[in-house]
Amino acid sequence: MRERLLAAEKIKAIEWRDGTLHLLDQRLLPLEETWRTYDSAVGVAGAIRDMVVRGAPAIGISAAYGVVLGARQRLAAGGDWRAALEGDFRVLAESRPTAVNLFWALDRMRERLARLKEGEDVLAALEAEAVGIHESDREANLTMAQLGVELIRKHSGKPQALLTHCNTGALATGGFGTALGVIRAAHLDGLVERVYADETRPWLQGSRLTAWELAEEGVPVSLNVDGAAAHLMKTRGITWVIVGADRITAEGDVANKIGTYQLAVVAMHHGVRFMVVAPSSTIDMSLQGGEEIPIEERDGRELLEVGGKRVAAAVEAVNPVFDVTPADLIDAIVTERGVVERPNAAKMAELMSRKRLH
Ligand SMILES: CSC[C@@H](O)[C@@H](O)C(=O)COP(=O)(O)O
Repeated sequence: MRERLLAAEKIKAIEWRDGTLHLLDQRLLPLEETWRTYDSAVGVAGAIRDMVVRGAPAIGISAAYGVVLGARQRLAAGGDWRAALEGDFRVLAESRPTAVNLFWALDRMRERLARLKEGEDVLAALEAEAVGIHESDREANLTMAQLGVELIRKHSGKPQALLTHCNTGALATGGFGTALGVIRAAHLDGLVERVYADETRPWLQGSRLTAWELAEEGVPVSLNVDGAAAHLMKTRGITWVIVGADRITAEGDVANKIGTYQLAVVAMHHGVRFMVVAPSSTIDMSLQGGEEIPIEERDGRELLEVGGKRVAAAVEAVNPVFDVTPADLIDAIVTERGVVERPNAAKMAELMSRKRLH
């Protein structure tokens, strides 16, 4: 399966080439494929904040490369480069609040700095760490795809209707995708009859990105408005909702794109299974419950305007862009360390004590 998955890896959104970070501008997809180049940490932080790059793992990987770029700039400037680099860490950490992969990647880069030996090449060490973060995310995607497919097959070996939300594919990660990685692998294994992709208001990650990724690969996909999900579960024989995550707590509560929580409630009502797919870099064992997760609120204009033109009534808009699905609505959390069914604190702790499976 691994080889088939690797052969199917076509779309990329992050490239580290010649000491520079290249990001596919996801705001313009699928109509335009424009790559942007970054040579500073501040530039990368801006790209994360402005959604040039988005998706929890992709944000973490980009931030790691941002640290390398920051270090190069600060070393070249001379003086107290470590103090100046701390400023870069801060700017990167402030770019977006919810996806813990960002802070996980920054912590790893900081730890690598702390482990530098006398006379060691700082830039080479940081670059190797960032490339390692990128590579291990790619590997994690492959492992999760295989575990997720096994889980689907455990319940039924027939082609099935699946529903997903937001974008969790190659664009959101360093490789094959998290939830979308499972869906793509299930398609290769003949387990997908059709994928229903929620459009994912207001940024339309579902209609612009997920539908595009699946169509590029010949996976049968239908786009639906977010509000159609309950109706589709009732009428289209959907067996699984498969989503990603931006932060998972020690008790197994899951923050993901706004609308995920209501999907989980509706899925339980209809007897539809609910799978969360995320690398262990998304698990934040320092937080117990979902109420502790910082939820990003974005500008209300994202709801009030369409294409920069005001369409809504003259009211205030509330725009939380993530929500928290409680653990007791989740059938399984799939990570590269293994699968946790019906998550709770004890099972999450046991999972995190395991090694990665690859
Ligand atoms: C694979 S990341 C988790 C996703 O399900 C989703 O919440 C996501 O892509 C993050 O949202 P975004 O606001 O696009 O960065």
